[in-house]
Amino acid sequence: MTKILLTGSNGFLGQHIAAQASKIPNMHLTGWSKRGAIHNYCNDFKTINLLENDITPEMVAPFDAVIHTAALSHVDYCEQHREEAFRINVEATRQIAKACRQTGTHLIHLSSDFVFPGKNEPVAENDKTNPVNYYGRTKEMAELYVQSICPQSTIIRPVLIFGPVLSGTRSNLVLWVKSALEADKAIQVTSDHMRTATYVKDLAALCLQAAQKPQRGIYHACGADYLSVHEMALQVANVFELDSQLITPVHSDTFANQAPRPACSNFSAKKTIHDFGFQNRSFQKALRDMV
Ligand SMILES: NC(=O)C1=CN([C@@H]2O[C@H](COP(=O)(O)OP(=O)(O)OC[C@H]3O[C@@H](n4cnc5c(N)ncnc54)[C@H](OP(=O)(O)O)[C@@H]3O)[C@@H](O)[C@H]2O)C=CC1
Ligand SMILES: Cc1cn([C@H]2C[C@H](O)[C@@H](COP(=O)(O)OP(=O)(O)O[C@H]3O[C@@H](C)C(=O)[C@@H](O)[C@H]3O)O2)c(=O)[nH]c1=O
Repeated sequence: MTKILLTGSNGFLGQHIAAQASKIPNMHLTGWSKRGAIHNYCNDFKTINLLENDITPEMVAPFDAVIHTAALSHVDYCEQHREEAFRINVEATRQIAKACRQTGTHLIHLSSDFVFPGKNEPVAENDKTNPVNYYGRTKEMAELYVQSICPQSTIIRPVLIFGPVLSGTRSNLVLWVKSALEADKAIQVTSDHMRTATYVKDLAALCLQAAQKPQRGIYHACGADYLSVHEMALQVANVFELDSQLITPVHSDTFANQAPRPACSNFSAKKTIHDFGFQNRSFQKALRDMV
């Protein structure tokens, strides 16, 4: 029996990890989240507020692996609420890493492409980080704690995650574009942000793979295609047979008063495919899976 603790089990990624885990024999998944459970995929569930509750080794000891997805993931909110973002994204991660080291529990920590400043050339796992916003800084600080406190850990960096969600949770680019076009609403979409966006189901499978087959180090978990956000929106219109005329390409400067974003995240999943058999389908195949 593999016993897994999943933080952020209500979240966008967490709900997919829990749904997939519920179909794997001999796996027992305990979910932690801030709100009460919003689904029944976990075998056990506990409400934990990382702003208020410290994580101790006793809390982590029963588990073979911790998949730590919980985070303050709203980039603009983090920019304005730095203390809260630090407490959840950095301090709680430091406590979890310390607890995992003391108990010998394998830690799978979710980081982000936003640790990088963003360049058009392909980015490797060991390239120098240098975030452009506070959310990215918290993810960078958390990575540094995880690596120094618990060096056997797996750090996974996804890019702009997309896919289906349960109601009441974080939306994402594909759902946002789809619902706007379905409502005949015109939208402005940036053509200067380039991303290798990650399909949530592929990422969830990777996290569970990493929990069953521990590998130390940093892993990039991206999709197979490097596209502008505008190109992605056009593909959404195409696959869901919606009106692409409603989509206007704009420069990201159009969205004022927001935290800066890296212009480009050009990741390669080569190492992750090699070490974990990560299956990252193309953007179009992922969209077809959502139809
Ligand atoms: N979404 C994306 O595009 C990307 C995400 N990532 C990273 O991947 C991970 C998962 O992201 P995603 O699933 O999208 O994020 P979500 O925002 O959907 O989920 C975050 C989870 O963290 C929990 N959480 C937030 N604050 C607290 C708190 N104070 N105490 C306890 N739990 C808390 C939430 O709990 P509840 O729902 O119960 O309130 C929720 O379950 C994160 O680490 C994120 O930084 C990386 C790259 C891209
Ligand atoms: C709101 C809006 C966004 N966009 C673009 C900006 C951006 O490139 C893209 C997604 O914007 P969002 O604000 O949803 O997401 P954003 O905060 O940019 O996404 C990030 O989330 C965090 C958690 C991460 O770790 C990153 O990997 C990253 O994916 O859509 C538009 O083009 N038009 C719009 O009206």
